[in-house]
Formats: sequence, structure tokens, C-alpha cells
Amino acid sequence: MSADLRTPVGAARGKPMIEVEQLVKRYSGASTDAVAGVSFAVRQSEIFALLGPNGAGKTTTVGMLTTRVVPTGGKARLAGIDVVDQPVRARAALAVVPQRINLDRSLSIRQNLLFHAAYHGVPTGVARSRAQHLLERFELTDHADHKADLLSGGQAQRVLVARALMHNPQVLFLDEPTTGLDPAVRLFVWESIRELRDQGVAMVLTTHDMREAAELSDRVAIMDGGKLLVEETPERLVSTLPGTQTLDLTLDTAPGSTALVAALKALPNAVHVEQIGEAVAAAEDTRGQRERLRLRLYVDGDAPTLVVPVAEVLSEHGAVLTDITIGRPNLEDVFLHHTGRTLR
Ligand SMILES: Nc1ncnc2c1ncn2[C@@H]1O[C@H](COP(=O)(O)OP(=O)(O)OP(=O)(O)O)[C@@H](O)[C@H]1O
Repeated sequence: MSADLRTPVGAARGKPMIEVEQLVKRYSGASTDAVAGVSFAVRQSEIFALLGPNGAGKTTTVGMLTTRVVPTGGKARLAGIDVVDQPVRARAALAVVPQRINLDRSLSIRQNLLFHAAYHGVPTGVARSRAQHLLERFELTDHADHKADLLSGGQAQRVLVARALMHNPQVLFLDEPTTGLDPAVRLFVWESIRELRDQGVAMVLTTHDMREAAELSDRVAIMDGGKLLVEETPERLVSTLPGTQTLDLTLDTAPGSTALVAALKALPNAVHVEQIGEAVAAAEDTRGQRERLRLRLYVDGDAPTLVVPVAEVLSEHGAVLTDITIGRPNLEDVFLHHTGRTLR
């Protein structure tokens, strides 16, 4: 990155760059709050992931922080600037990498970068050299004068990140930054995000991809029903889960599996059982109506020793095992544990 891009490399994670206090949004006509009193802070050189199922309130929260949505309560400051009292100054401090490619298709890549800089009042000379630097940094120089509508998805995503950096933001909001990208471009974008962190940028990442959240974030918040349920480092979140290994079971069973789940939970070393997603109706057979169920068993100790006892319990309850996988708890399990849902 160019020398003019913000704080020196290795800047200490220090000053709070995003400060959110009891932020509330109730859309007009709604009977409940879309965001119901959320508080958190993100420091310089920190990546904060905001995770949650559909309708949790993530977009609304980010909307308030980026001045697109007016809060109905609480406070939010970016780089010390109140987003409601001083939206223009707040917008100068922030940038958004959107999920949807919203480049001006009639302009070249370079022009897209320069227009963005002009909108933010960056002097022309500075904008030109910054654009050149970012085009090189994001390996876009060969395409700099091509129209934006000729780009591949991966190239367009790199342009979106480059464009966001044209006015040198202190706070960056990333919305599903690598969805749909091939693995190589994805790693490249991740690497660029880490470099920005090293340069002092504070980032809020919204993603449905648990691997992305685990790879990038310093802290993760899980949101549901307009509230933050937990907020911690990814490692600590995983370590607070019950059990050290997991057994994922897919089975066909009669509807209503309470007794089966209780019997699995009662097995030695089984510490917790969670249903993954909704049960799906399966074909009827001689035993009557059946459904397909996915369960995750959290196990203390050696999960393989539980495979035979699990099979016995299933057979006692007339269930047929169709798939079994041994794993370790990860961020996805944390999500499931707190929201009762998988991400997709
Ligand atoms: N403009 C709006 N007017 C009224 N209600 C809205 C508006 N935008 C969002 N909502 C409601 O606010 C709640 C939170 O929605 P929001 O889009 O913030 O959630 P989200 O976590 O971003 O979900 P997703 O992952 O689906 O994008 C939902 O109940 C949604 O229907």
C-alpha cells in the first residue's frame, strides 16, 4: 500500500474506531425493533465479524453505522464522529465493500476509482497516484482502461476493494467480501484485508461463511432477534462449547424424535445434542411416515468409541443411520449452539 494510506504498518490496536452504544432501530409501522439495543466497540487494526441468521439485524446495524439508516435510539461514533449529528464527516471516514457489484459499468476501472475519489473530495493529483498504486496492488493494471462490465466476478470484487480505499478510510465495512469467488482470488482478498488491518483500518465483516469469519476476525459477535447474543474471539467462542469432538448423524426416523434425542444425550461422554436445521419429510415405508433428521452430538473425549452405542440407540428407536461424520467443534457449531440454526 502507498505511504499515504493511513497509520504505519503494525500500528498498535488502540483507539476505538467504532463505538456503538445501545443502538436501536424500529422501522416505521413495525411492532418490534429490528435492532434492539446493541453495543460494541471496534479498535484500530481490528476485524470484527457480525454473524447472524437472516433477519437478525446485521444489515440494519451496518446501515446505521454507514449513515444510510437513521437510528431510533442509542449512539454510534466512527473515528469519534457521531453518525447522526455529522453524517457527512462520518462518511468521509468510512468505506463499504458491498456484496453486490455496483460499479459504473459504462466507465473504465480507473475512472470508477477516480470518480469515487472525486466524490469524497480527494485532490486530483493524489487520486491519480493512489489509483495507479491500487491498480498495481490489486493486479488490475492490465484491465485499468477496460469497461467495468467486462470484468470477471473476481476482478470486479478486487475493484470494489480498491475503490473503497481511494479516500483512505479509517473504517471499512465488508459485506460477504468473497462470496462466489474462486479459491485463489478469495485468498488474495483475505490477504489484502489482513494488510489493511496491519495498516490500522478497523473493519466490520458481515458474512455467512464461517471459515471466512474464523480466518479473518479478531472478534466475532453473533446477532439474533436484533440483539448481540455473544461477542468474543473465535478461539474462545469455540473453546466454550460443550465437548471436544462432534458426531454428525443423518438418520431416517419416525416423526417426533424426543425420546431418541434423550437416549443419545444419555450415552456416556455425550455432553450435548443439537438438531441441525429442520427435519425433512422422507418417503413413507411399512413403518409409516418417516422424516430425515440431522443431529450433532458433542462428545467429551474420543468420538469413534461412541459410534457403536449410537447405532444401537438408533436401532432401538427404529431409526436408520444414513450418514455419520466425526469432527471438531468450530465456529459453525458456536453459531448453531447460540441461534439453533445453521447459517444457510
Ligand atoms: N426497510 C425496512 N423496512 C422495514 N423493515 C425492515 C427494513 N429492512 C429490514 N427490515 C426488517 O428488520 C429486521 C432485520 O433485518 P436486517 O436486514 O437488518 O437483517 P439481516 O441480519 O441483515 O438479514 P440478512 O442476513 O437476511 O441480510 C427484519 O425483520 C427485516 O424484515
